[in-house]
Amino acid sequence: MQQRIVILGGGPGGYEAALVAAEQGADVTVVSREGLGGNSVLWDCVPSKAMIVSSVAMGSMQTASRLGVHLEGGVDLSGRARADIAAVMDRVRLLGLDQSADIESKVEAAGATILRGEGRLAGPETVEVETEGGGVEVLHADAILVATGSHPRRLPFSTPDGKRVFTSRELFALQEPPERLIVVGSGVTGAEYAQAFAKFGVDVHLVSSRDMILPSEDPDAAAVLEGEFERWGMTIHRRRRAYDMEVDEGGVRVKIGDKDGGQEEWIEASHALYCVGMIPNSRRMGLEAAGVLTRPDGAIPVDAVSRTNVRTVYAAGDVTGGIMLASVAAMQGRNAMYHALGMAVAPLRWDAVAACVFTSPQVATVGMQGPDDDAANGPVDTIRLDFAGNPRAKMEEATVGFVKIHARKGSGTVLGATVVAPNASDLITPLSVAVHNRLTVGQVAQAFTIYPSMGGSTAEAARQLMGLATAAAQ
Ligand SMILES: Cc1cc2nc3c(=O)[nH]c(=O)nc-3n(C[C@H](O)[C@H](O)[C@H](O)COP(=O)(O)OP(=O)(O)OC[C@H]3O[C@@H](n4cnc5c(N)ncnc54)[C@H](O)[C@@H]3O)c2cc1C
Ligand SMILES: NC(=O)c1ccc[n+]([C@@H]2O[C@H](COP(=O)([O-])OP(=O)(O)OC[C@H]3O[C@@H](n4cnc5c(N)ncnc54)[C@H](O)[C@@H]3O)[C@@H](O)[C@H]2O)c1
Repeated sequence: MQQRIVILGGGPGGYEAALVAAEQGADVTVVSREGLGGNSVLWDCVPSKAMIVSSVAMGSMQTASRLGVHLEGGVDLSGRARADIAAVMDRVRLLGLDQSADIESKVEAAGATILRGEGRLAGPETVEVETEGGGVEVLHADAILVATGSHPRRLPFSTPDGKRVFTSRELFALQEPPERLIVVGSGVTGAEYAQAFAKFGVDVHLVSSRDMILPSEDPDAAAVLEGEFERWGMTIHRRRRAYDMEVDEGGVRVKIGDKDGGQEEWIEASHALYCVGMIPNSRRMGLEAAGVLTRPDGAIPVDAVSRTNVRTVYAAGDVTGGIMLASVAAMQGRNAMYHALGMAVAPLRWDAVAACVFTSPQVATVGMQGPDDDAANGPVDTIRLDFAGNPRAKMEEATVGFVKIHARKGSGTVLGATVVAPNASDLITPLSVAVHNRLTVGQVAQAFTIYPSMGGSTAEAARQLMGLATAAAQ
């Protein structure tokens, strides 16, 4: 009998699941309150990365003269480049809509139905949808996937108005570059946006609650980025939290202090952007009535094949409160469908997740991030090779980064890596393949790389780790 699948949410967790289930012949309905692609495509990943592309172009104009490129008559481009923020935001919005339309066509072509509206569970096998047209539809399912994503956390005083005060959701309403921007929060969102605006020429003040920005990343990588941020003129307020805010016609004032509220001061700017985390979308969705457990932070706990505590209900993506990445959401969504449809499924490998912070340089990581990351791995050898000696990096003026590899002592199995480079999101791929397939540093070292390339340093770092293993064995 054809299995009936109802998916709540059309982000990567939802639409990737829909593709898999429809391709397997299930009767699939995706309930989505906005275009497919969800927050990922319309508000988060796609727009932020598209905006960063524009900021990198602006940055290249500032440094072009060092590469011997200038305007006719020898006029230096730096200082003459201007960002048309309205045009940037327009491009960003259109790219998101275009990508969303592509996904909708793909999902429909696979045979799934898209129902625009707000869904909620009316039981473990029933979903009620308030449709866009104002009616209510009741859908019966053999399996339900909850993939409703997350929304930006607000501080009690930080209500965004889309004019002077923003979270990542209102930001694209900007029509003029801020004169001065306070970015609160130095996690991935804060770091990416702070640097993008600094490159657009905005005077950025980054409020960072810890000793270093990007507390979840490799500290060496965070140190490189802090250097770059300050080189672009950004002010980092370290070990400071935002405690209050005042807004008027003239601008914003944010009260910052240390973690105990001491060393209080007000900093002023024209605009403020809050990047203080994301909260799973699980409220008012009938989860309790359907018997689905949630944690106090709203996340729905799931196992490695995306099962909740209720047999017919699966969950995927940000709503599960795991590592909030589009790729993880997609993998969880696909796993849920493989399991629900009785197919073979490999449990999600949390030890092999790859991620990238899209700053300049980018910081890409895979697997373990340091010897203390996972004691179960036993002793670990780590090597860091700076790009300073790499010929390609010199040509590209990209020498501040590095490649770092962690491998199990003795066997040389690659357990994790960090790459800091302009194209780290691509350079990490061979190391991600190595971690996923448990390859050794010897296998990575012996593969051909291109000369001259940044990737050459990956093989070189692996060779140096092989050397460590050989020395230990003698
Ligand atoms: C600024 C920013 C940049 C990011 N950049 C990256 C990046 O570069 N790479 C990366 O991997 N990750 C990135 N992320 C994280 C990534 O966006 C999320 O991990 C990803 O979107 C999660 O996908 P999802 O399918 O769980 O949900 P979402 O993409 O959040 O989609 C969920 C959808 O469900 C809808 N929905 C919610 N409730 C209901 C309901 N009751 N009925 C119907 N529909 C509903 C929502 O409106 C939304 O459309 C970024 C996050 C932010 C905030
Ligand atoms: N490139 C990417 O893949 C990408 C980009 C952006 C976001 N994301 C994902 O989205 C999720 C959310 O990212 P995020 O950066 O919004 O959240 P986060 O939770 O990673 O970081 C938020 C930061 O804000 C700080 N903070 C909280 N309250 C504060 C206050 N009052 N004053 C100052 N600082 C305060 C926290 O200490 C924390 O460091 C993450 O899981 C991230 O992986 C991914």
